[in-house]
Amino acid sequence: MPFRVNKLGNDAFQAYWKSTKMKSSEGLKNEEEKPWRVLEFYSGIGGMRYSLIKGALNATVVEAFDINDVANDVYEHNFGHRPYQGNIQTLNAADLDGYDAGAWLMSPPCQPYTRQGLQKGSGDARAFSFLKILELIPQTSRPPRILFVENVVGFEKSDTHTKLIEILRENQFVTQEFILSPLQFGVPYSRPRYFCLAKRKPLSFQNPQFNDELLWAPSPLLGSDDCMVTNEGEQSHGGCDKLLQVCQPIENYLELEKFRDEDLDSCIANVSETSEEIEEGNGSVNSPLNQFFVPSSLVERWGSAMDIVFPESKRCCCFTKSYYRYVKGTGSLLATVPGKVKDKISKGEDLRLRYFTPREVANLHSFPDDFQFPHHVSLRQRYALLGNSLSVGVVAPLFRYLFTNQSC
Ligand SMILES: C[S@@+](CC[C@H](N)C(=O)[O-])C[C@H]1O[C@@H](n2cnc3c(N)ncnc32)[C@H](O)[C@@H]1O
Repeated sequence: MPFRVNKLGNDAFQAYWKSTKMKSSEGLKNEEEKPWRVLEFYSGIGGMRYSLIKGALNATVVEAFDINDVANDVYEHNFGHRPYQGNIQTLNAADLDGYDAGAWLMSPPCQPYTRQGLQKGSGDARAFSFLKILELIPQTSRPPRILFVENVVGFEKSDTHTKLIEILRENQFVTQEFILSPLQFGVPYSRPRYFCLAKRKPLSFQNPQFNDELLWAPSPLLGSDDCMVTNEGEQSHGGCDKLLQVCQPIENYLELEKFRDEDLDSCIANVSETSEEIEEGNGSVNSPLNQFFVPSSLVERWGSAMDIVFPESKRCCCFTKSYYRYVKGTGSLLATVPGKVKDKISKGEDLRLRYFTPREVANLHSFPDDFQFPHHVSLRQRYALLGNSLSVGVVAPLFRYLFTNQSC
């Protein structure tokens, strides 16, 4: 079956940009000035760097840092630069001064703050490196002037957050915080995340009235009453419906050929047969597609707990790093029969459920079409790395807001 990489994810993003009041020239104003020198901590597969590119910012990543060698392989494969491979906790103020970087971007581990975890916050060893970097800020002779932090929802209630804000205040930063999801930017993907934007005085935000606030809508980024500017959480006020209207359907983000062009009757007639074939073939090397189908034993056992979406759907759930290892609560599964037939289907297995491919998850994260994994990275590793990454479609506009009208 042919593979088709769909470019509409990007088109949706372009449409979003056109609809904003921010002209692209504003973001590029400093082009003749020196580029921002950026440090990308916890670089993973480079979501932050892709967001700088997508935001067309005049910025250079002078160093990236990550402890995971497979993530670093992927980063190197795409950017031609291997991140510093080691524990961020071992960095000292002199190391950081050596980079002379004006902007620090950070997406530290989220496990200390997730609902599924123990929520130990700063007491969790995985928070130590982030706390250490924050504590280094006053010790550097050239502290950053711009700082950006991404994490899971829940971080904003943690003791690490309290510490972050305390250190930023003590070091003359002003902050604006957001909880935003790709759904608010026209992408049919629910992945709400916490973001802290910080600027050291005398730098300031375009909309200072939002200083010290936690915002759930991207309006300040756009300065607008744009119809896409809606809080994902406003479901009771019809906000969610409004969002879904402006979202592209999931099919625009799919790479595998769909079944929608087939004759519907033959499609129904074939589903049971196909399910059995899939069950037999799942995981085998006979067809590269088989590995993406969900075995019927799993559908039988977990079907009621699965988040099932159709190509026509305008929303899917957050893909976590455990997607493909577990089916419950790790991300949506795609029914490959057309939505129109679904009412005629009584058995879950007849929906011919499949996993989204890594490329499709990357599309929903608004990664560029030329993003690739090196061949040696396994399927599970690909999902894990993507699950840990971020939505470029959300972070790029945040960067534009953060960096715009600021000379480095
Ligand atoms: C939430 S992910 C960030 C992913 C990244 N933003 C991306 O786009 O892929 C956290 C990353 O931090 C790395 N990491 C965690 N603790 C670290 C430490 N102490 N030192 C260096 N890297 C660390 C992990 O390997 C992981 O890639």
